[in-house]
Amino acid sequence: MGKEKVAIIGSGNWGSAIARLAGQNVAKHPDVFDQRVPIWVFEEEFKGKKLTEIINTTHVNEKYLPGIQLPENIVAVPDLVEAIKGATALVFVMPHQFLGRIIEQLEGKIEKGVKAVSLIKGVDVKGSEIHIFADVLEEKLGISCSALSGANIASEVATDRFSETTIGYRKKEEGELWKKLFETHNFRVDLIDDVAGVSLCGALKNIVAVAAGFIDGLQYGNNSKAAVMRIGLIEMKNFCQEFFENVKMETFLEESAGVADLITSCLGGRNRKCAEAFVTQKKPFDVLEKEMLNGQKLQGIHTAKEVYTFLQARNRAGAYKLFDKVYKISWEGMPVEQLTEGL
Ligand SMILES: NC(=O)C1=CN([C@@H]2O[C@H](COP(=O)(O)OP(=O)(O)OC[C@H]3O[C@@H](n4cnc5c(N)ncnc54)[C@H](O)[C@@H]3O)[C@@H](O)[C@H]2O)C=CC1
Ligand SMILES: O=C(CO)COP(=O)(O)O
Repeated sequence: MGKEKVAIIGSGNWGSAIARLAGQNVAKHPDVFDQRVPIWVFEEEFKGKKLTEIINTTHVNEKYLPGIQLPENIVAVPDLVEAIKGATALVFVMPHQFLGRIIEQLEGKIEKGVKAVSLIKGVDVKGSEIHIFADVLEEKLGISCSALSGANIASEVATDRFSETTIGYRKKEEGELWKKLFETHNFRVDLIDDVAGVSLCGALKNIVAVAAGFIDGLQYGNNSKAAVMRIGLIEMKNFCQEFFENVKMETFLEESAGVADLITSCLGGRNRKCAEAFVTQKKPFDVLEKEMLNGQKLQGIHTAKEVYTFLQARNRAGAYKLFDKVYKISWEGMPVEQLTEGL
């Protein structure tokens, strides 16, 4: 069998941090992986230069992960189809709102037998239908897709601070391959046969992190924040059990993708940070995203809207009070003080 040719699709804050680990690990396993790892970069100008040129000359993604050196085998490519040419192992890692356009460009261009892993935290909602992105990628591109998610704030992983993550696989050997690509001494990977649970935990915790940020903005303190996290975890679990089959409870309670990611996101994530500012600065989220994140993207407010739309379509919004409140405060002008009423 030939070597695995990895391509990374997405080069934001997390995309760049994970590319660093992948670049290091392909060098550690030259028998398994081809040494060149293309990374597709949504081309833009940064400080008067093309971002791909900056990455390929300085080996730093100066816009999305400044100060972190990427291995030289990570090669920035602005053309998506060019970036995935000949690849056998695709890593999807971009804000979920952009995946639809990317899939459209890739349809019909991926060869049989290619495998993928989705690091995207979000869900795909069309009216009363909901899908995880690993399933969307499998169906639209005809590839087998695993999911990686965990308590993984990118800047901490990028500086090699001890972290864990979870890979949900369908085929064990594919889980093992992704583990080889990502695991390091300080980035521990656990494998579980639960692609849906891993994906859904990553998506839904972002809604809870927005609620945690509201609590911080209101200065309600730690008991309130812990309560929101607990209620959020229960809604996450109930949602998965109501709308998806065979999600494993151990993913929620024992895996990094579950309760650990919920905690780190409610303490230190971007959704939390912007939600706090939403309360204290009284500005809309799109303004705060631009002012505070330098091009990085919020996921939680969009997931709240998508989940709300889905629950409305199924006549179930009232059953998920925290998710419902996050949507209404973020998008419909509900006063944030009403967050905890009726929970
Ligand atoms: N940043 C983090 O700490 C972590 C993020 N994640 C998840 O990973 C996924 C990717 O997040 P990040 O890499 O942090 O992205 P990011 O939040 O840094 O977003 C910026 C990226 O979006 C791209 N972009 C902007 N406009 C675009 C467009 N019109 N079309 C396509 N791409 C466009 C930019 O080129 C850049 O690569 C998300 O689902 C996120 O929830 C998961 C774990 C940690
Ligand atoms: O998913 C994350 C940590 O695991 C990052 O969360 P934020 O997008 O809120 O920063």
